[in-house]
Amino acid sequence: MTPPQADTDGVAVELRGITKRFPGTLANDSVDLTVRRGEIHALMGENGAGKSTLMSVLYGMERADAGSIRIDGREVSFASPSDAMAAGLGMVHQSFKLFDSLTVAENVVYAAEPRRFGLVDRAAARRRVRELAEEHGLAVDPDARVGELPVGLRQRVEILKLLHRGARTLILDEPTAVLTPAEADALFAVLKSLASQGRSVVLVTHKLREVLAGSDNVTVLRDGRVVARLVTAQTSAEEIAAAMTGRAVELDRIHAPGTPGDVVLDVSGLSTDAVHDVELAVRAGEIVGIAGVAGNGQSELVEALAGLRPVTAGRVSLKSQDITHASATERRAKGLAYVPEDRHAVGTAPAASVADNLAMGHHRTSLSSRGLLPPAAVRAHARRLVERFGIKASTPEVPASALSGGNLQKLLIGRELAHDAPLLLVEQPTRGVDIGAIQNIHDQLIAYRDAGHAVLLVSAELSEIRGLADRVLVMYEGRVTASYTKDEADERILGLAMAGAPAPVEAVD
Ligand SMILES: Nc1ncnc2c1ncn2[C@@H]1O[C@H](COP(=O)(O)OP(=O)(O)OP(=O)(O)O)[C@@H](O)[C@H]1O
Repeated sequence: MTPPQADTDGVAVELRGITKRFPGTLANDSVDLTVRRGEIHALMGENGAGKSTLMSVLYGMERADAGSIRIDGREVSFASPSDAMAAGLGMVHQSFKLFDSLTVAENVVYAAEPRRFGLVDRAAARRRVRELAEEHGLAVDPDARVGELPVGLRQRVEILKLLHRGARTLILDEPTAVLTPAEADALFAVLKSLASQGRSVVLVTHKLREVLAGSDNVTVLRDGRVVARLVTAQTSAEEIAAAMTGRAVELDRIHAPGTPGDVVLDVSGLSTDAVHDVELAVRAGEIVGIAGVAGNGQSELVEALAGLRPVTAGRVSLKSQDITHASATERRAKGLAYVPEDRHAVGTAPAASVADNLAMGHHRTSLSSRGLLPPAAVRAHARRLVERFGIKASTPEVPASALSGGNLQKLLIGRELAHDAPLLLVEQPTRGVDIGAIQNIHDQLIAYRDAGHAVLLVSAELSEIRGLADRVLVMYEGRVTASYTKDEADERILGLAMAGAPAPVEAVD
């Protein structure tokens, strides 16, 4: 609605000397960040480097201990996100803040509705969505219910909502974490068009390829401090990675194949409400990857295998024991570990300490003594895992809610691998995790496989599937529609199968 404002120096956002301290952590240490009008500015850094904190300060969700913020040349002080919005900022969070039961148009105009005679003018709301959608290449049906839209379209609704409120600077927190490659490309086309109209974008992301293809400048944080300011066209993935980690990082490593042994997980004719007639087997010493566009039944399949979703037909066995109707707890006891997609709602207890979260599910393992967990054993276990997985926490006693997103993910993976279960089900193991930690998690999964465990991996990252999996299955509309060996599974073949048109390669089981 509000056209981008013109001022003399072209600076949209200027942060100077931002310092923010949490108990035991200096999250931002005198950070300067300048974002110019018409620029896509990537903010990068390892997990816990202080990116989210800096964005929370900018967006009025946290108050800085020191420093100043200028928007369009004017010094501001935000007490809440509504102040930030009024100044022309808009943020798309990782978990969308939309009403599933309302339509696209209702969501877009929510709390800023066009009115006619005091009533919400629905026709005007629809028109507004169509205009904005057309102007910015954000096609979406104004009458669709948001709850029924795929993730990529929901994200468009979030962006439309911000544009409706006149946002001139958009902050996007890991916007492509949940998108397919095609959806991510479409998002970047939109961001580029917004920038070309003079809007600014701050992009918080871990994905080097995206940053190189889609941003103009990069600011890298490490341990709360700015360690590099780079012009994208003059830098490389290696230079950014080295700035983030302080060391050279080997990118996109392809691991040696495993040596499959006996079948550990055997699934035949499995159906649930969203999964149809799935046949698959995972052997000891093997990683089987499941590729697919989000929403094609992968999560539901894993939930059914973990005992969290009713099975309507078929049979599941774990080390030759029938577990088709076993509870989630019984499955764990029989040797199944599980890293769910949703680390917040399902995977961890936010109010409990890091140490207690790491001990969860260990009541029957070597950690326990007569069903109890002695505090000293819990602490020692936590220290081992914090070290092994590089979990950044000021002490293992802090609540899990104080961890940055990527560190919470490391906690979850570390806890599940420590069970040493014969079968690991793992979904999106490196979502939101920085490149150094991705390498560590991948190495740990390979070591787990090489120790003779079976791993079923679901990932939206094709490079991850291709790097880790010994065999790749593709799911489409709730069915396993293709199966490839590691050598067959190139990006093109997988991409075609994920779109519902498996390429004619001999299926190998
Ligand atoms: N509410 C809080 N209480 C205590 N410590 C916190 C709080 N929020 C963040 N921290 C700490 O501040 C540091 C910076 O965290 P922040 O979330 O900004 O990192 P990040 O760069 O966004 O990480 P990620 O990539 O994992 O999202 C971390 O060490 C984190 O544990």
